[in-house]
Amino acid sequence: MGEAVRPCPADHGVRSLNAAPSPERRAAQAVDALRHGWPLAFDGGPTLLPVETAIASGASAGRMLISAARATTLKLANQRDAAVPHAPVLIAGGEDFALRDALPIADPALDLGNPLKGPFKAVTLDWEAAASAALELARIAGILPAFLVDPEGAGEAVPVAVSDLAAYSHAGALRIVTRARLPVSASEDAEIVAFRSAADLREHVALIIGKQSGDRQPLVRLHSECLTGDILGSLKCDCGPQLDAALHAMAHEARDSGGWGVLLYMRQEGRGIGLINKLRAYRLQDQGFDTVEANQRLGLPDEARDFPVAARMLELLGATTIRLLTNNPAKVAALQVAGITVSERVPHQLPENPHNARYLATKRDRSGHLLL
Ligand SMILES: Nc1nc2c(ncn2[C@@H]2O[C@H](COP(=O)(O)OP(=O)(O)OP(=O)(O)O)[C@@H](O)[C@H]2O)c(=O)[nH]1
Ligand SMILES: [Zn+2]
Repeated sequence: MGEAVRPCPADHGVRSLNAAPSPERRAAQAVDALRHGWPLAFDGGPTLLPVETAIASGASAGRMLISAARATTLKLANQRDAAVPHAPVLIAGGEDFALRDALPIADPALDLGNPLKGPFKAVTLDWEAAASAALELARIAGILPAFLVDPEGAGEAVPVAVSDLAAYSHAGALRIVTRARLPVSASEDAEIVAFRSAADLREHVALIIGKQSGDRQPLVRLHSECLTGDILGSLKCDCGPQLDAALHAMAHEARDSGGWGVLLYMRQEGRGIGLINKLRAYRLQDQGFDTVEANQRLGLPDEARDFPVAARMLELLGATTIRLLTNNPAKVAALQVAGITVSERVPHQLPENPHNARYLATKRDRSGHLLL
């Protein structure tokens, strides 16, 4: 049954009182700081105050760090070709940016109500690694990727280094913490397995349906959290019906042919941009942008999920050769790169409705999904 349940090492990410904090601890504190609105002090670099959440309401700065996509939308002078929409760009204006004026610069979903901005210009960024790390930390924290740079009046900053980021997403740190029988409506013969890692506080789960067997390749569904679709029955996407159909397909195998299935429920809402940013993307979709454009316009990647974490979960469950329910070849490729053998891709297309037709067309036409 895979690796036995055992607790995380008690000292993970913690060092003796006199030693410097570990990278895991600093990365976790940096994400926490952004969510709380506290500034980050980059080792050998600037202090960055997150525009969306900052609590230092009187703060101001001469420069702002934003995404290339946002800089392009703001029609900035000197702006390089924005090949990577979520790449960092440093901007300056005629006068300092006060925090309240910075939010409409940061949030494209507010553009319709705030048409007049600028003029701004892009200025030389000679701390690109720290800038990229800051935007990535913003994505992980689920906030807008925008910062005041070396602000006045920002309060005490939380120290972080570019190299700390790798510790945060280290899939090897994931552990099974507990498991329990969980009869569900699709199958009474199911068990839930819960995972944790030291730095990333998101708790992923797997649902195993049927009897695990080394002789049979499991039917696996890698499902990413979608609060709107999974819980509220949103018609804008296909997540809810896909989740339901996956559980029933696994239950069917278990019941009729002695097979088994694994549903990975990954807490990577909005393909890794978080619930709030996904809802901002929905606002942009209501203004006419498609899924990919909406994410890019926010300065966020259109695919930001951490597939090595999913592979690690499968490895811990002892399911390293699988049949994968998906229409997305990139998912298959990402799992294979992370060490999972996908012996078969099992199509997982559900009927469309008028609200998700464009979303599904974008998946097919722009994201390479194999949909009919
Ligand atoms: N950013 C963003 N995320 C979305 C949107 N609609 C759905 N999602 C997220 O997309 C994820 C669903 O993806 P999945 O169904 O697991 O996978 P997929 O890559 O579409 O491929 P399949 O396996 O074929 O379904 C969930 O995390 C949803 O929250 C959207 O408009 N914008
Ligand atoms: Zn969804």
